[in-house]
Amino acid sequence: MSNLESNDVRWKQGFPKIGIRPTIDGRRKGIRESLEEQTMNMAKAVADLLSSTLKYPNGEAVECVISDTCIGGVAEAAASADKFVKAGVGVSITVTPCWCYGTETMDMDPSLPKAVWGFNGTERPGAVYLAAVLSGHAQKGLPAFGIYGKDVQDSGTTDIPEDVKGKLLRFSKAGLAAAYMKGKSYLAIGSVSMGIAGSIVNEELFQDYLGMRNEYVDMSELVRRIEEEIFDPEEFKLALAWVKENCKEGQDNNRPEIQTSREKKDQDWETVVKMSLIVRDLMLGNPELGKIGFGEEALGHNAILSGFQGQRHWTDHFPNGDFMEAILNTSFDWNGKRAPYLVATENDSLNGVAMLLGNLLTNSAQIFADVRTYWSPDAVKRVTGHTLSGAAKDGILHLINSGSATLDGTGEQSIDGKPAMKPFWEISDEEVNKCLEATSWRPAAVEYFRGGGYSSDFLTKGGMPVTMSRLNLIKGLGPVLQIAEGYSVDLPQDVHDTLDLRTDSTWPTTWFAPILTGKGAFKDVYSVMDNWGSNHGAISFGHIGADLITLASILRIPVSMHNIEEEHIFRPRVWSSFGTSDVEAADFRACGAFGPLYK
Ligand SMILES: C[C@H](O)[C@@H](O)[C@@H](O)C(=O)CO
Ligand SMILES: [Mn+2]
Repeated sequence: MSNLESNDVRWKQGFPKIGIRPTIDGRRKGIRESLEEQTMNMAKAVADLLSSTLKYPNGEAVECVISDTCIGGVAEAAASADKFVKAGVGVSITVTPCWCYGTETMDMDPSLPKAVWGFNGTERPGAVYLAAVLSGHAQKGLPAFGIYGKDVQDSGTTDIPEDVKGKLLRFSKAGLAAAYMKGKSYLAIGSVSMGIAGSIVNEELFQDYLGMRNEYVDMSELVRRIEEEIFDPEEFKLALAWVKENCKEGQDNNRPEIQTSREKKDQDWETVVKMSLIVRDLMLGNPELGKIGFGEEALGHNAILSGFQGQRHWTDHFPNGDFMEAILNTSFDWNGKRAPYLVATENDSLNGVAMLLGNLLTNSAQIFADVRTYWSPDAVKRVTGHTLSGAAKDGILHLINSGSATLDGTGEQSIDGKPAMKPFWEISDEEVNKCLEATSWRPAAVEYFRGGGYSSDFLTKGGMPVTMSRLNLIKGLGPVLQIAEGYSVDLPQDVHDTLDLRTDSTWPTTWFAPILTGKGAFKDVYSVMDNWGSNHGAISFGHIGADLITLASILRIPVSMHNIEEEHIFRPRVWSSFGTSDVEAADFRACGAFGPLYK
């Protein structure tokens, strides 16, 4: 393992912790004393649950910090806030079994995502406090999630009921994602690609909604680093040898008269490997660069997300970014298994943000794709004679794009024998090999990419539960998120070939069947395609739509389309004050009223 991988700078700054605040009725001489132990035990039980279940992006257990004392009034609330700041707390959860004094005990830090669990028992009024303090949060414009168990528990129990666990975990995962991205950068490499609006980087979005910084470099920086050899020469040798051994070159699909020479192809391999090292180093720095005299370059841009313009000012002359984007977005490379480095194709920063949200909620790699074609059952039948069935029966979307699709997207990893995309620490060496085996690197279509390069070609295995999401920016409204849960599907090989060969068959394909609800944008598959906000989507493993909704509400980004059942939707309690029968409209009103988290 290289120095770089073992000292991944992404982990050097530490991770946000979850602060747990046990609040209590402040009355001494009987009441408070009788509640101290139960209250503190609730906090400890929540800390145990979260630390034993949730992981940071490097695979380590999430850390919780508990206030030094129960919080009975403002002095103890202030002492707890002070402890949390010093400990690097990024998310707060208040727990109590009893009545406490709402505004005197509440967490007042406006930037901390917050939840309150009020114990459902009747001996002491935890629920009364919950209602009172949540009204304080509403009145003060500090939205908080309310957690109230469905069934009455006996006083003194330290068990956390399943419904409460579900809400604690959903809130914590989303809160940590928001806290982790805060202060990190989006690095735009190049500018607007082919007039794609998503690559017009919007600083207000990053700064106000995500708490992030925007960094920019011109693509000529890659030329400088290639020509002046500003990369680790040892790592370059290692990487090139690994690529030659593990990344099999596929068939050249170009017309014979425009195919490039073997010599140019070999040179392209060297260039695309250098581009991969350089883009990663631009994002996060690399201590090895300091050792060869490039101390400034060794520091990087603190970027947990980047975008590469590529087309066309780079790709018309240099090998395209597809290899670099694909390998960086993957959970492994020549240094072994590691967390993916997120890079958005075509500098589509808005789809990049969707990748970031998906990555932070799952700790796994993301597929970036063009949402290219809606294939109705009738059109598939007409073109191939095949009748779509199973999850595909109502039609499918062809997700395909050169560039950022992670190789994890082959579906060659598995959980309980079913195809999956996993956090890097759960992937076996055998699964790494299978992902590489399932991918061929096709010489780029030179009519599109005059400078050559290599595009990853694979077909995603069917049967994976996946969630496609996308952020859109609307003038006068701001950002809105759209979410579609569904499945990757298998088609018979000849049917796939017929459909794939109508497009650029050198690119990776995922056949996606969204789950239909019969209503709105999920009336049918056509409507999902017809309502998609732009040319790209980010695809995460698993059905994470409910987690995305919770995270969006923390960031005050309304969700304009989703197919998640209402019972799984968890937003701050005050959202219901904006309307309860049409929760989609209420979400827009609530996000609008509170405005972005960091305004
Ligand atoms: C090669 C083409 O320009 C593609 O890159 C194009 O279809 C896109 O991906 C647009 O997002
Ligand atoms: Mn594209």
